This record gives sequence, structure tokens and C-alpha cells, in this order.
Amino acid sequence: MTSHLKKVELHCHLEGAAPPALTEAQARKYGIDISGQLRDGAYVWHDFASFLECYDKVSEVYKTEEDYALLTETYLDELAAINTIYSELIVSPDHGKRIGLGADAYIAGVCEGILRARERSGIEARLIVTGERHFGPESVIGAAEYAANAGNPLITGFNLAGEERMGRVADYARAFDIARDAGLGLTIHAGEVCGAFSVADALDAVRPARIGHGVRAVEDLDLVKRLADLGTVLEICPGSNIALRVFPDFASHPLRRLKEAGVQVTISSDDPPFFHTSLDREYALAAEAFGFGDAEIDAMTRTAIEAAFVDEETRRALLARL
Ligand SMILES: Nc1ncnc2[nH]cnc12
Ligand SMILES: [Zn+2]
Repeated sequence: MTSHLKKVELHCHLEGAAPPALTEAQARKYGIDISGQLRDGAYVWHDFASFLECYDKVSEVYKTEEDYALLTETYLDELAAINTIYSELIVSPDHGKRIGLGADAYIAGVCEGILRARERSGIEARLIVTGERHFGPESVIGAAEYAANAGNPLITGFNLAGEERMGRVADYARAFDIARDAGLGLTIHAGEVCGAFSVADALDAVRPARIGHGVRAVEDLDLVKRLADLGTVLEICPGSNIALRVFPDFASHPLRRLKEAGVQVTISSDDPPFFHTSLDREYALAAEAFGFGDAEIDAMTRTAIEAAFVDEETRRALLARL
């Protein structure tokens, strides 16, 4: 039973959290045929590439500033209802541009959703702007420049997501330099679809405080020690890893092994309805599939707050709430 525990989430893609019922209503509203991506209340994909395609198609039914406010508010309300006190949402202003809404209106909608949810429940949230690898280095640099110049206090981090098999991390290093120079927190998807080398690449080329997933670092024990020595925090999403078949089952998932090797680990849901999960379920899995007790789970939540991309006053307040 983990429902009573306070929760923190560092790794959730906003459009990846879209409830199927809301996506269906949006598709109906705009007369969009979503039947190839959403059937019987579930998103339809069969491997990582088709998941990314499905994700991009689903994102297209969210079109206006108000749509993004509603999506954000809906997900944060869901988190608050399970005792979540802090959430970092991975957002893509580039996507706002691609659908003709514009990056500023996209972010304004998301921020409005954060404010509405915070007023209702007190949940705190910040935004991590992401570039998408499969749109190429120039688009990722554009996302970094947007984040760096936005002057928006809710945008506190920069990430690289998308097709991990496309290019090498070094191709995207310039984008991270821009984000670092702007004082943004750095995190990057690595060691999810690609092996340990992608985590080593990320450490060499980006020097991030955190890594999204990073779980395949377990294939190289020297690298695991390097992560532990550096104190790099892993945003681990076990349900996502099993759904995408990174590991065949929870028994072979390395969450516990990484933690016992001294790596800083945290728990998140990634794209919850796409992977038939939720932050609530990920916390329950930590107890039931991985055998962690309440104190160990609280320690992971504390690690997440310590690694959150927030100002020190907010961090102190979150630690006090935990
Ligand atoms: N799990 C994931 N990995 C990489 N890119 C993503 N975009 C949305 N979810 C993702
Ligand atoms: Zn992710």
C-alpha cells in the first residue's frame, strides 16, 4: 500500500499523459479520425517507433491554448488526488509551432493549467522543454534557444527525447550548451532504447544532473560506478520499460540493482496511459514488484526533490511537505 505516501514526479511527457477519454473528446471536437491510434479506450502501438508515431498523432488533437490548459490541469489534478506534491512536465514548444498554435501560446496554455491546478490543490509544477531527436539537431537547438530566451520562471529545465537511435548525443551537445548557459537544469533520455554506450555518451557530451531512464547503464558495471560517483540522478520509469520491452519483466528490471550500487534513483511514469500505468501504480510497483518499504520509497521521493529543477526556497518547502 503506497497510496498514503507523498509523491513527486520528475519525468512525464505532457502529451504522453493525455487520458484516452479526453483525447477522444478532443478528436470528436475537431472531426479528427483517431481510430488508428486509439481503440477501445487504449492507445495503439507495437514498438518504440510506432509508439513515437502514435504519440505525435495523439498530440495533434490538442490544438489551442485552452486545450493545453485543460490537458495540464487534468493531469495535475490526477496527480494531486494521489498525494503528489510536485511534478515536472516535459513539454515541446516546437510541437506548438508545428501545429500552428505557436510556442508562446502553447506554453501560456500549459502555465494556465499549472496555475489552475495549484490553486485547487497546492500542487507545484515546473516545465522541462524538450527537443525531439527525430526532428534533427537544428530543431533541438531551436527548442533550447526558446527555453533559454523564454524568461518564464516555470521553465526550469531542458531535455532531449524522441528516437534515441537517431544520431549520437554529441550531435545535440550545442543545444545543451545553450540551455546550460541559460541556467536551466539538464536531463536527457539515454539508456532506454540504446545500450550503456548512450549513457556514457550523455555523461561525456552533456554532463547532465539527471538522465531520463538510464537503466541500460546496468550493462556496464564501470559505468554504473561512474553514475554513482558523479551522483547523476536517474529518472526511472519501470512500467514504461516493461511496456516497451526494454526488459522482459519486473524481476529482470535493474531498479533495485542500480540503487544498491549507489546510483541515485527516482520513480516516474513517462507516458502513463500509453503504457497502461500511472504514478500511483509506479509507486505501488516499487513496493510490490521491487520490495521497497515505505522508508526506502520516501528516500527516493526525497532524492527527487533534491534533484528537482526548482529554486532553493521551493525545494525547502517541498522537503518540509514530505
Ligand atoms: N519514453 C520516451 N522515450 C523517448 N522519447 C519519448 N517521448 C515520449 N516518451 C518518450
Ligand atoms: Zn520519457
